[in-house]
Amino acid sequence: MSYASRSTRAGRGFTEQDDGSYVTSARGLAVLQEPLLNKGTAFTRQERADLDLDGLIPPVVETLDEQARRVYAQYRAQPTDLLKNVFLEGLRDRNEVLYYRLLTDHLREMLPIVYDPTVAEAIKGYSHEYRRPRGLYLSVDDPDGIAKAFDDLDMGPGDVDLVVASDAEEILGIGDWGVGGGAGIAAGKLAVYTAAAGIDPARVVPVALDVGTDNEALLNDPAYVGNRHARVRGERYDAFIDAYVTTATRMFPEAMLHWEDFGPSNARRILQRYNSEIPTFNDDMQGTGAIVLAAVLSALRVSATAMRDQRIVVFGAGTAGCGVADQLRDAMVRDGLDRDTATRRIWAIDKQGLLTGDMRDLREFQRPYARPAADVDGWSGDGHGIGLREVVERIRPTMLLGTSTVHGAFTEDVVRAMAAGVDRPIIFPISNPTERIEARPSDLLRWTEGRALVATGVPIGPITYNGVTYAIGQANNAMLYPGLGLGVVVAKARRVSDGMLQAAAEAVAGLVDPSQPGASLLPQVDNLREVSATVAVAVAGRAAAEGLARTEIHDVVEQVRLAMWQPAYHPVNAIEQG
Ligand SMILES: NC(=O)c1ccc[n+]([C@@H]2O[C@H](COP(=O)([O-])OP(=O)(O)OC[C@H]3O[C@@H](n4cnc5c(N)ncnc54)[C@H](O)[C@@H]3O)[C@@H](O)[C@H]2O)c1
Ligand SMILES: O=C(O)C[C@H](O)C(=O)O
Ligand SMILES: [Mg+2]
Repeated sequence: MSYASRSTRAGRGFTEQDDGSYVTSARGLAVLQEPLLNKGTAFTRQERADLDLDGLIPPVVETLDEQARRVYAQYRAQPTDLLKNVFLEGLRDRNEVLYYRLLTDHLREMLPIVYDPTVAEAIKGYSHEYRRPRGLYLSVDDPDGIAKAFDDLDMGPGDVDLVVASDAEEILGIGDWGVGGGAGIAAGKLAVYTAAAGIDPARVVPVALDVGTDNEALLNDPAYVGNRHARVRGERYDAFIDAYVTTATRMFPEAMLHWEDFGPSNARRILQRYNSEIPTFNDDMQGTGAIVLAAVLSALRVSATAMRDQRIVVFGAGTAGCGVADQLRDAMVRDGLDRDTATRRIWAIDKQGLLTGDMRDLREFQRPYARPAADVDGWSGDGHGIGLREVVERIRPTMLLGTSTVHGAFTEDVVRAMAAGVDRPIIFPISNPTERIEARPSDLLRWTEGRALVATGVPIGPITYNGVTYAIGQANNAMLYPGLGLGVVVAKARRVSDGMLQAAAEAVAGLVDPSQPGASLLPQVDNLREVSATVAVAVAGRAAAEGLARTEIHDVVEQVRLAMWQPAYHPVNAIEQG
């Protein structure tokens, strides 16, 4: 028999045919051990005979629905969120279709388990819970091993759509978590790519870039599975990153390289080094900036104010904070302000207090947002710099964004002072995970008599205050990056442009009607697949319009729909090894 293959998945032991069926030369246990091929009790009688599975699985033939019911019950029986996470990762290792079927069916319930906030717990316990590897572990101590590791994936140049890498220096808001941070966050982000946007799980590679760790607890933990030395920095670090990028793009020229949870001294530098050359994306800067912009666009429809009239305080001027500031500045420029005026509408606060031009310890990317020292002449400070409270009282901001990881930083005093100066204060404490949030939404609503327009990074259930039920939008980049990635994949975009990010933000904002009292500023997580499809259509369309698509976009809606992988079993046919 001859087979026209649509996509090889050589690294996964099978090939997909034009009709959607799979062919494999694997037999017996090797079939059961490949999580994208394994259907467990759902293999048909014929498949069992052809693939030498008779006697290796119980006799009953079940449907995916029946299996999904059983694993859901098993999931529910897990006593803690961390054990639920461990259970789901185990399922993912055995049977990926069933895993994604379960995740897709229960996305609202399980997103907080496979992703934020429980992923933070899983990362902290990575070495202790370690069971089996996922993706690549590249070591700064063995740069020559990078090409070999990519080679050993046994995947061809057209087989990979997406590579997600992290060096784990700033995992969520929990800091440096070494190799487990990199592996854990890449796996978590990829679960969301597939569950939310139908990115094909056979066509992705998670990468932990192990450059060492400065986390003393890990270095002293006998169970730690990563390189046991301090973080490598400087030239050796840059050469390692460059070797990774060069190898990944040589092996998989169409794949998008996603960067996650790098530290502030590297995140922006790396993106700027490569983003004009290859399709690449920093989720913490760009994904966060775009989802916050989407929530802001929604909030402005409620407050009936213009983007160009906003006064914005960014509390925590790191990777995410300055990434958000950049997108909001650009939005003000689009709304008519010149770049300097727009930049001056943003007040950035970091550990030193309000950032001013005379500070000597500013990071390069903070510099544009530092106020001229003359602007703050006569402001008091309190020996620890000019604090949030004083900034709020003096400038009367319309927006307050939290990207600081400082739990409780938005105190009652600060929030009441802000609410005294503006009718609908826009307040987004988006630090993750939950124990890092700058204020609880219930407090924000109480302190502002329900006037605050709130979005958070972690999931928060509905809150009833004064007879109104408020749905809190989740301004987490997970609402946006999966669709963005799918759009890039569909268009085979040459790079990720500012216009594509803007299109993504506007597409998300266009999906909500925030006008009713208590309405969410962002779409609900239950609708994430639809959100991702809409974002992907906007992004692929924009890529084509900007001349960045490497494939013809003729019917973008249909192309996106067809590109979305579905968690369903495919017939598996046996072929002889050959
Ligand atoms: N919701 C989302 O989608 C999203 C996306 C990315 C990051 N985040 C969250 O944002 C937070 C920051 O992440 P990041 O990657 O930007 O980290 P980062 O380390 O680059 O930035 C944090 C910044 O906060 C500053 N900071 C610390 N203590 C402070 C204080 N007392 N006062 C003022 N500033 C202070 C730090 O100096 C640093 O510049 C994390 O909690 C992360 O989970 C959320
Ligand atoms: O991973 C998340 O939940 C969002 C974001 O990328 C973060 O680093 O906090
Ligand atoms: Mg992140």
